[in-house]
Amino acid sequence: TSSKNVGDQVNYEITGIDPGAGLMKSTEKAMKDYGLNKDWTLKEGSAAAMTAELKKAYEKKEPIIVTGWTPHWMFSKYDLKYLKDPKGSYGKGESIHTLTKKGFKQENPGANKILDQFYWKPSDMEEVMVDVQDGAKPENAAAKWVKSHKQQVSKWTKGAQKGNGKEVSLVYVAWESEIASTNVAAKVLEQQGYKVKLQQVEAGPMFAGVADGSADAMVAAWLPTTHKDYYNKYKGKFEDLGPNLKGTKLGLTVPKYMPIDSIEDLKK
Ligand SMILES: C[SH](C)CC(=O)O
Repeated sequence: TSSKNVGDQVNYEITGIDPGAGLMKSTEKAMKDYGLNKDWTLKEGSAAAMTAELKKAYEKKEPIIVTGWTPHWMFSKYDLKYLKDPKGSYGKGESIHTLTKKGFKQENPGANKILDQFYWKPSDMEEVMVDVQDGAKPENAAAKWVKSHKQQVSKWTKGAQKGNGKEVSLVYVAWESEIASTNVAAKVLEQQGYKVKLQQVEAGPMFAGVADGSADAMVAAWLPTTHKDYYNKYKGKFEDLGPNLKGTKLGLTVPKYMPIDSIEDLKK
């Protein structure tokens, strides 16, 4: 690495994702907390564009700082590290919750039960994410995972009435983690006879859709910190079925070949 400081090496840019993501709000908070917001800029884009830039830099062993999260295939594909966050700007470990529209339990008890019982580990989700990253269509990667985890899936469908073609609409944002979880939930619902409609939207419309009932459910609420603004905005207008995954993490992420370890190291 050159003698220039890390800011100069990356043009004082952090490569982010879609502007509506909670991770972007947490990163803006971190940039203020660590006094970076004068010199540094947080580049908006998409989750896919961020991982494409990470790939390009990583293959050339060039410096890059991205907004990262766990579970994500990038940590198994590349040798990456989170920058330490001594001020706790990104909050503690979180869970991903399943939210449904009001009245879903009465309207569609079987699908509600399956979504309520849907629960898996970060390593389960990463299995699906890696397959999708390696080129599998999300619905096929989901089908493969469901097929090879019959035991676990039977716990999700236990006691749930069949769908008999009843419709279920799920909304999600194109984050690699939510593409995986939403497609697995959809596959299990379909196998139980439900007709599932998937809608990919931005983060704001995802919460708005469940809150106004135009969508039945989402499996993508990162709580208590990352989506707290959305959660509080629509409080009372959705049902929170609790975590479908525990042990997530978010923060500034860099290749291990970079000689920095903390967000503090970004200060000039
Ligand atoms: C990008 S994380 C999957 C979720 C979020 O930051 O809103």
